[in-house]
Amino acid sequence: MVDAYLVVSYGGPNRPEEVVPFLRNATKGRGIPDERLEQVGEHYYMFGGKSPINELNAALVEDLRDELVRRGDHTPVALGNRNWEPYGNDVIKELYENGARNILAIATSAYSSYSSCRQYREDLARWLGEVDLPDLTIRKVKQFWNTDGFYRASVTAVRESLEAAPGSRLIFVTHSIPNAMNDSSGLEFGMTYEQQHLDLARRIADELGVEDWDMAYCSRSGSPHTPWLEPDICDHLEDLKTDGITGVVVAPIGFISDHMEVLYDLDTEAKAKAEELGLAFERAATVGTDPDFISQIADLLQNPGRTSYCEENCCALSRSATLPAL
Ligand SMILES: CC1=C(CCC(=O)O)c2cc3nc(cc4[nH]c(cc5[nH]c(cc1n2)c(C)c5CCC(=O)O)c(CCC(=O)O)c4C)C(CCC(=O)O)=C3C
Ligand SMILES: [Fe+2]
Repeated sequence: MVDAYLVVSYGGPNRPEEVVPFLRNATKGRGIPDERLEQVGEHYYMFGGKSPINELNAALVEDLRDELVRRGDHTPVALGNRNWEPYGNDVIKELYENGARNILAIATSAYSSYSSCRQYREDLARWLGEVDLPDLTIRKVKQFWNTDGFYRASVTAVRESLEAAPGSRLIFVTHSIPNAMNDSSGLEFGMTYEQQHLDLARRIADELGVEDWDMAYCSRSGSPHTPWLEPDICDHLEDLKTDGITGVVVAPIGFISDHMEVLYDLDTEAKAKAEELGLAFERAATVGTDPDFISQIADLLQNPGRTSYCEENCCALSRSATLPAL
């Protein structure tokens, strides 16, 4: 019997003094060049040193709790992060102290890849080891990119923007990842991270009667010599301008809410690029707390048939990596 739900997320700084410590946590052992860290730090300082992610996650948890209570489900719902407070290990310990023994977790990212799925499983396994409570178990819900509720909420958001800016070119956007990370992703769905996005994008475009659309990427980091998924959204805007396009709707289906990548990479950087090129720019909402999405998350948590049993190599960065038992 599941006796607690845990939303696992990335975390972000709440004030300027937290930016550097947060970035150190986020990049520990991942070889991100200092130059990139300074750049990313600036993105946070530009918004007062505060990431929107914590408040957005709080709103998600609140609506999720309300929806579950409406269904008569009073299971506690908590939020635990990888890179900032409240840290996942502290949260599961607190859940345990309040009586939880079987936690069901869901990550705040819809698609498969090391960064968006498996790394959260590794976090959960590490937290379990750290709290060292032998009678505590945790399982994690499957990635939900292909669920009806996520699809319907995405359609609603994209439809609204297309209506506000008719005739615009539709561009779906997600977080870029290294090609190698993409290639090893999504075994349990038989589709990579990239294919999952293309599949959902095609369904949304079909539903809305849009024939011409593109997939573009934002927020790449790492060494410039390492290939990541392309085109970058800003490069793509230049190409579209050359092709005679006059306006764009940018739909960030890779993100469930308006966190820093959306606020900076799209609403600031890509928007400025569009202005420079003379392209009209409209950004579609993320699913956020759309009722279809919240209801879908509640369904996933209440139906244990949908929990994840990833294959051994699923979303692994190396073939020899073993999936931590949960
Ligand atoms: C696929 C994906 C998602 C979507 C799924 C999900 O939502 O989980 C995501 C989300 C997020 N990524 C975030 C922030 C960062 N990601 C970084 C770095 C990286 N992300 C990667 C991928 C992803 N990331 C990768 C392959 C790297 C490089 C290697 C590494 O370091 O693993 C870095 C380091 C600096 C830099 O390289 O940019 C930071 C600061 C925040 C918080 C935002 C806020 O504060 O509002 C969120 C939600
Ligand atoms: Fe990231």
